[in-house]
Amino acid sequence: MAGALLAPLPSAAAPEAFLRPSATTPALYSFSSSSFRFARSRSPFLGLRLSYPTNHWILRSAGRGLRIEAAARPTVLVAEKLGEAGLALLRKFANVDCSYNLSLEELCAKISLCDALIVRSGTKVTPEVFEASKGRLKVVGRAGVGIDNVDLQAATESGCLVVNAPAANTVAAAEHGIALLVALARNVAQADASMKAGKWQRNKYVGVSLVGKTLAVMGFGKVGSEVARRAKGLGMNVIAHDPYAPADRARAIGVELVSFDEAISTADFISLHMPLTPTTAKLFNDETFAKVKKGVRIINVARGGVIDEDALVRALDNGTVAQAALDVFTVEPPPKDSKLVMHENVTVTPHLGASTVEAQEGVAVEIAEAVIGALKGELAATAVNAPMVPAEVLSELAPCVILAEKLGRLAVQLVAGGSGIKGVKVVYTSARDPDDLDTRILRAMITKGIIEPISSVFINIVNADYTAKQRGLRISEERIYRDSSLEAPLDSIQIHLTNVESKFASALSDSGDIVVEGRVKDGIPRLTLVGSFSVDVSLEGNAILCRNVDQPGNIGRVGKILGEQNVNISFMSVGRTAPRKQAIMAIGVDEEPDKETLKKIGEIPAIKEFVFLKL
Ligand SMILES: NC(=O)C1=CN([C@@H]2O[C@H](COP(=O)(O)OP(=O)(O)OC[C@H]3O[C@@H](n4cnc5c(N)ncnc54)[C@H](O)[C@@H]3O)[C@@H](O)[C@H]2O)C=CC1
Ligand SMILES: O=C(O)C(=O)COP(=O)(O)O
Repeated sequence: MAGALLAPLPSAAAPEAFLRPSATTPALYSFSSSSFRFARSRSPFLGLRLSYPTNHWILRSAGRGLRIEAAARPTVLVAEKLGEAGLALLRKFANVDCSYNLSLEELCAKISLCDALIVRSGTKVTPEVFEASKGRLKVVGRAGVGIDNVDLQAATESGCLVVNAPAANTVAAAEHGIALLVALARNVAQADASMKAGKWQRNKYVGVSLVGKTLAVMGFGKVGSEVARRAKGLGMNVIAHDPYAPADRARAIGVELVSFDEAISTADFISLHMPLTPTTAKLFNDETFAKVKKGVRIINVARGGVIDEDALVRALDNGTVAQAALDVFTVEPPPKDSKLVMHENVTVTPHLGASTVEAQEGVAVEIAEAVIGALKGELAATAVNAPMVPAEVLSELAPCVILAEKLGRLAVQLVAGGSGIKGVKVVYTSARDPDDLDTRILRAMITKGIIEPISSVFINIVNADYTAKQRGLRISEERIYRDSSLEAPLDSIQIHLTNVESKFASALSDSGDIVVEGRVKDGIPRLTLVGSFSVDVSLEGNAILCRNVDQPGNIGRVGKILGEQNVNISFMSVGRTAPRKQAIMAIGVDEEPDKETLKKIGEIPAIKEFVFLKL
């Protein structure tokens, strides 16, 4: 339970659909934030604010009042059929709404009440969906491999993580590829349909043998390599084309990697296993079919969009392609009168590659774990639009991550004027080898610290680099080797905001950059440098930075003003250039002093400038 408060009973009873008695506890009612809004509009609940991630409320009857308790249970919308084992995992952690076959409008209407969305290949997650989520959607889980139905750019722009389940359906897809290969070669589907129509056509359905024939596997990834392995078992000669696959992995299973043209011009059978990307879209077109061996047979268990379907119909009609077996289509489901689907030399299945009992349980568990992890704030190993940072690296970097964000937040508060921040230089000092220090998450958090206080954008590791680029913020990183303990990943982080004006001139370096530096000490992030002044303050709460002439009595004067206003000092640190010269006083305060109090501090004669900062 995140919190509790007492509210009077609504005067009108809330409709049943919105206020459901819990099965287990008669006095317990539960409803989601959608119903809450509804109830709020007709009850004294007005004025109560919901804050993320509290999106689930429990009402207990308490005499004439209702006790409302907020539980931090996220809501997961499962928009396509998912295996029970995955649903069971999700239900332990979240409210699960299984709503299938939603139109885009229905999906958009629901999505602003959901923290996660799980889809398969049948749901298009378009920019409209991210827009309609109003920033609440934190993760989209694709229960399968292909993420071409999720608009990754829109997801990244809205800071929404996309995860997939890349491994659990590999074998199922490969087996389906082999099933189609064999069925195609022996006319299984056509012969079956003919017999069911009362015929016995043994001469019509004479097939071709597989043994000794050449199969070109296009895309030698997880599925492609499993297909290749199985096809070798059938006695086929297997070649593959994949510009990105390591040749030794192919060689290890006796497959030769060849060029695209060689693959398509020598193969008797071509099996497609590449993703749909701008480069692979309509890769098989009139021009490609002009280069194939006449009478080739094509199997596609990858994505329909890889083939220009009109060109394939032409190639089938003129005999260039003898047969095709297709599990996937440019538009799914394809139009009822699709020439391709109805073609007598084409065998079709309705995107069944991943549809085995085993694969569906596997992807369901894989995606449920990834989505739950993401909702807990863990970085997912199967993230599609965010850097993958291993858990052990993340836990080691955790205090530095906080330091990075706080330093960014502090640096931006020192900026004055409308010149805007253009360049950020980050200097990491570490005893570690550069390869042993992953700074991507630190850079993202610095970006978050710098941008969030000055905009309405929510920034996380997913959209940090994108947002920085959008805003013209150039972030460069530098590493300095320091011979110190290898135990801590970092010695210090220094942030330079280059060429900006500062409202606290002492924060400027000789070259005119705002400079702040921090370190993690005993697990706590601390500010250790402002401009050229060394300080040592914990980066917590609020702080007042003052530059003053180093002379007795200043600390007491500031303390007295704050004390009179009941502002509690949490820490104080003084850094100076030399005794009785310039000094910087950093005063931590629990409360935010009002303007009048700050004005009084500024009026102390020895204080040359000061700034109030929220750390
Ligand atoms: N029909 C179905 O139900 C299923 C379909 N699939 C689809 O199968 C395809 C392969 O999936 P996985 O093997 O898991 O993915 P993967 O990522 O392991 O393999 C894809 C391979 O394609 C290669 N590739 C990329 N561009 C290429 C190009 N221009 N030419 C040749 N190769 C290229 C990549 O280097 C990679 O090795 C995907 O499109 C996926 O969506 C996967 C599972 C089930
Ligand atoms: O995993 C993939 O890429 C697939 O194509 C499987 O799609 P599905 O989850 O069965 O809609």
